[in-house]
Amino acid sequence: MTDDRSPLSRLSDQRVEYGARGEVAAGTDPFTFFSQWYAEAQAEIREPNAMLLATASDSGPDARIVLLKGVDPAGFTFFTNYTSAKGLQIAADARVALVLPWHDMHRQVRVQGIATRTSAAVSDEYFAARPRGAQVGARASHQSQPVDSRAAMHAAFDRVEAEFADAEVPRPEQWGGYTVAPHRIEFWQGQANRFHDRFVYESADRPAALDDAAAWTVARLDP
Ligand SMILES: Cc1cc2nc3c(=O)[nH]c(=O)nc-3n(C[C@H](O)[C@H](O)[C@H](O)COP(=O)(O)O)c2cc1C
Ligand SMILES: Cc1ncc(COP(=O)(O)O)c(CN)c1O
Repeated sequence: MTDDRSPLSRLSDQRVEYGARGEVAAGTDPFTFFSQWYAEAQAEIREPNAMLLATASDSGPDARIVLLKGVDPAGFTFFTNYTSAKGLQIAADARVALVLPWHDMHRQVRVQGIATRTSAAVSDEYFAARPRGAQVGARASHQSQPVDSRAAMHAAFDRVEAEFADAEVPRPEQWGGYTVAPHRIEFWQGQANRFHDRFVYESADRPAALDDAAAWTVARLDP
């Protein structure tokens, strides 16, 4: 049991009412819709590119936050370690889901699609643009593997620093991007009385270019 002073008590009393932003209409292609919403999120949300990435594989569902680093009509791109848990899960089953949780705007965007690795050239270009410390960290980390201690992590970091002391840090070959090509994308706007606006774009289960209006059907969903 939690006592009354615990932050975990009375969770059921916590209630935020939505609806101040007014109603939302569909009508444009999903790329235009997403671009408009992203621009608005950029102005209001602290880290609007933080998104949930859900994976599925034989070991069951899994989910974690990653950073959206690019969007174009082909899809949504993030970067990670290909030998991490998520990398192995995507290798086993490339179907993934993304959620952009823009709580403070009472909005979320949900994406279902297929993840494929970005080209080495795209991964190289993004890796080269990261701060040097993050490059060193990426080389020093076997992401998602057990490590003995913080000291062992620092020793691995220092070894990489020493190895490339006077040189650029090259992208490790197991680090790179994925682009999620969507076949379903839903825009959710919270409304009063939990009577929200939901618009879902679907492309017949096949990934389609987000700006190809003819490839998508749009439906309003009950909240
Ligand atoms: C705000 C935020 C952003 C993150 N961005 C990334 C990212 O872009 N790439 C990444 O590999 N991990 C990122 N992480 C760490 C992941 O959530 C996760 O801990 C890590 O990738 C290992 O996941 P896995 O074991 O499921 O592969 C981020 C975490 C947070 C909280
Ligand atoms: C382990 C890891 N890898 C990659 C990233 C992406 O960050 P960056 O903006 O440095 O590419 C993050 C962001 N939190 C991270 O935690």
